[in-house]
Amino acid sequence: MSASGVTRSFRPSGGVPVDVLRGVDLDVYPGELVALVGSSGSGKSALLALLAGFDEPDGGAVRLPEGAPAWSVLAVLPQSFGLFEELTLEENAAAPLLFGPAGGDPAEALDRAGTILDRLGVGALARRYPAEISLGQRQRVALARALVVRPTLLLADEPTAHLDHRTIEVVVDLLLEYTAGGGACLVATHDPAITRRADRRLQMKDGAVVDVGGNGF
Ligand SMILES: Nc1ncnc2c1ncn2[C@@H]1O[C@H](COP(=O)(O)OP(=O)(O)OP(=O)(O)O)[C@@H](O)[C@H]1O
Repeated sequence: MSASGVTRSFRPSGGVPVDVLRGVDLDVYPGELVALVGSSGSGKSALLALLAGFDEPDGGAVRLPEGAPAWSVLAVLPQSFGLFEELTLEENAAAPLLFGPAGGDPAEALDRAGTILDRLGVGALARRYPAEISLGQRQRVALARALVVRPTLLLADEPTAHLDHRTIEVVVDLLLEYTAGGGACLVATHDPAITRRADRRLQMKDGAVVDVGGNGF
């Protein structure tokens, strides 16, 4: 996946246009976990929204893996999670397999989802609905849904924001297993537990990637 010269301005209600992205260049390759870091308001979520196809750039180009935005190719974990409130947690986690174009055996889909939910410590809640669990538990179900199809590319916006230290390590383990299997992962995060173990770090400042570094901090 790559972005080159991506720009985006917003006009807040009643205000003057704000240049939120000012020519972003980045690449994410198969097999790597890339941490997108930067202070609050630097443009991380705006960039992820564009890469996910939730928004359109004003200028520049985004190149996604072939087949995107199919669920099996591009998985997105937004800050708001986007769970289906009318589905149980296991159905949510299995949704890309149950409702995606690949079809497949529902029992096998639920089984696969259950395995990830177990890893994330929410397997016992599988028959509940999103309204019946905590924020951190919802976040874990959304992550399970993103990973269940082993997508080509995963875009995750602060996937550990509501989690405790032990669970965060499990999440990073899962992300690294996914990239070790060839997946590409871009994670917007403030969490040192992720940046410490990421393959690379991209630093955003005022709407641009200002420092492309290894993991030496
Ligand atoms: N719809 C919008 N209209 C106007 N400004 C916006 C809009 N959406 C985002 N912004 C502005 O764009 C800038 C970047 O926001 P963004 O959410 O990408 O930051 P972020 O780096 O993800 O921050 P955080 O770490 O707090 O999540 C902010 O200054 C924000 O106020």
